[in-house]
Amino acid sequence: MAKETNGVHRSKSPPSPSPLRNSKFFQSNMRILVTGGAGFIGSHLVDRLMENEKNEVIVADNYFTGSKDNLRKWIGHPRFELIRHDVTEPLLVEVDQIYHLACPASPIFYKYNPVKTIKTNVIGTLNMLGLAKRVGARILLTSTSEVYGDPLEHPQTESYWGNVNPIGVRSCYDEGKRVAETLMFDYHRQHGIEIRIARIFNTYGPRMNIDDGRVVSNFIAQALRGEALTVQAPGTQTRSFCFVSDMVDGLIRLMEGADTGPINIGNPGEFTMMELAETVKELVDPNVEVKIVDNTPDDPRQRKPDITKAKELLGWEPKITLRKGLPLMEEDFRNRLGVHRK
Ligand SMILES: O=c1ccn([C@@H]2O[C@H](COP(=O)(O)OP(=O)(O)O[C@H]3OC[C@@H](O)[C@H](O)[C@H]3O)[C@@H](O)[C@H]2O)c(=O)[nH]1
Repeated sequence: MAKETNGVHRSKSPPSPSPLRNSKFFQSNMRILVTGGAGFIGSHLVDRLMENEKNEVIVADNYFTGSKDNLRKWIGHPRFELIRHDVTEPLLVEVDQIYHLACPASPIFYKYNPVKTIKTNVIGTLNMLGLAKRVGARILLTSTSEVYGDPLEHPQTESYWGNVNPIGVRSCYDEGKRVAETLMFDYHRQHGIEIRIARIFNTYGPRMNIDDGRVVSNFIAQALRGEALTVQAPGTQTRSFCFVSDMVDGLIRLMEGADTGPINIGNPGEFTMMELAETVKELVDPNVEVKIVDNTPDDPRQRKPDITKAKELLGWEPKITLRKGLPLMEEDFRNRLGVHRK
């Protein structure tokens, strides 16, 4: 049966859940797979999903940037399972929903092995779509604001097609995620898979790797170690930073809602990197220096989400401002670095 979703023609109805789900072993629980669930956003998502006693959560992670430590409170819990698995290999598990987060997200990590990054985005997403098709699961892809490239429209709406270099050093990630979005819509139109796509803007919060390389974690770790904050030139480039609890709330609303997306999930508060450095300095250590260092030529100059769609379709908007979120992250970094308040 043909269906219209968001103006997109879907030629088939969604596949029915596997017969196993209707068998005598059927449980009323919702079984949810989270790929990349040992990572920064993934583990916060798992915490929220586990709060609901109807949910069983299976995490698949290869621990490239994620860590078992992020999930330690759930290991051994009867509603929780953890699998060491790389999504570039097929995975067969009976689930109702798939949150597909697996992919390194920090530029220094995704550029480290670009061929692996694009395999993760393309083969990994194909594998997860194959699983969704086989078991009739709904699948949510965490895409990225990087699909807009170095945007010529500001702020970015979902209808903007982007300004992306197909042969640059970021392409393994931004073009990889663009192909992942294409695959999602092709499976939706051709096979009737129920899809959701979130375009995640820069996110920060507790549990980011201390040496993650992204700007908020770098500045907080540098300020706590008494090192100069490294603002990459020119320092006037902008980003919009979303606190992780707001992000997780947006992802769950998108999964539970009726719209396929893509939907921008991010905080529209926009800051230059120099402003961010000054804010971290003021909050963490006013004596620390700020220095300008070299940048890579591929760095997008501006980024800010238009979140009209998220507000209207999901009833979602972020609640935590940068000034409220930074101290929460600082506290976590202090504990992990063993740097106590004077
Ligand atoms: O130490 C640093 C690190 C970074 N920066 C600057 O901070 C800005 C943000 O850089 P980050 O490395 O944190 O993140 P980017 O915005 O480049 O990429 C991110 O975009 C959105 C997500 O999908 C991903 O998490 C990631 O790809 C850039 O302008 C960068 O030049 C610094 O000024 N100093």
